[in-house]
Amino acid sequence: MTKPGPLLSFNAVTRTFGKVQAVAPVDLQISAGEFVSVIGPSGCGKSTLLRLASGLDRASSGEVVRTTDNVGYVFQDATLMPWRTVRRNVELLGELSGANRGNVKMRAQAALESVGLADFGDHLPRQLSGGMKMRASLARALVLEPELFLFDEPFGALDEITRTRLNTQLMELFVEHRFGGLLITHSVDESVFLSDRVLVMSARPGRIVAEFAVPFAFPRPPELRYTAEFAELSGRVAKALEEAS
Ligand SMILES: Nc1ncnc2c1ncn2[C@@H]1O[C@H](COP(=O)(O)OP(=O)(O)OP(=O)(O)O)[C@@H](O)[C@H]1O
Repeated sequence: MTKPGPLLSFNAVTRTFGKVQAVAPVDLQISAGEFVSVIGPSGCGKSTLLRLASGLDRASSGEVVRTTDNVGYVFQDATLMPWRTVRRNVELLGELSGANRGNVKMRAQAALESVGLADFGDHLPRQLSGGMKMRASLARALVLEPELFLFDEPFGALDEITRTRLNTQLMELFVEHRFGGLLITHSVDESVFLSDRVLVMSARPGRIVAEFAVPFAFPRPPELRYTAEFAELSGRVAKALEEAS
């Protein structure tokens, strides 16, 4: 059950590794059903921020508060088990959660359909393209119906066309499931297309130096990318990113 208040809050959070300060004090909040992207130069502490959000890492000072334990995590690498079929991979987290087997099977089937992989359930991961593997990884996380979804550069290794298509698919999943989302990305285009808000981080130690509200209503058509309004906002984000680097 979600308690009232933001799904995720960072209150003056820092993270230091030995002498290296990775994250300077960061404040951020994500509400239920809100999608937020963090964009910043390489090595500025973005992945550290996500690990802190997930509970895999602890803040050196300040506090991270999550009001849900139902968190989905998608990494840049799809991390599928090569010997399990796509369906069995998608069922994995549901199985581990101890949920009823019939229920997990049903949810896995629904998740496969949501990401357009219903016909590939019996394939092995090696038979899938990079984009399809990433869709399988998304489906695996969807089985737990997360309230908060953390994405660490999930499309960074994909070609531009596949990436754009998966952005549309992720946006549709967001509209369907309305989870809270925190996306780490290097792509201005992706951050603006997917988010309610885009946060720009500075070079290390990472701080949030700019914030942009994205006014476009969901669901967003792929052609939104070709509009003057989209280009104008993307230009402002890109400029902030350049100044932050
Ligand atoms: N476990 C760790 N031990 C020591 N240093 C670390 C550790 N994790 C991260 N760092 C350092 O903290 C800084 C931020 O790393 P992080 O991976 O969060 O950056 P990033 O913004 O995600 O980078 P990129 O965009 O290149 O993926 C880096 O200088 C990194 O070397």
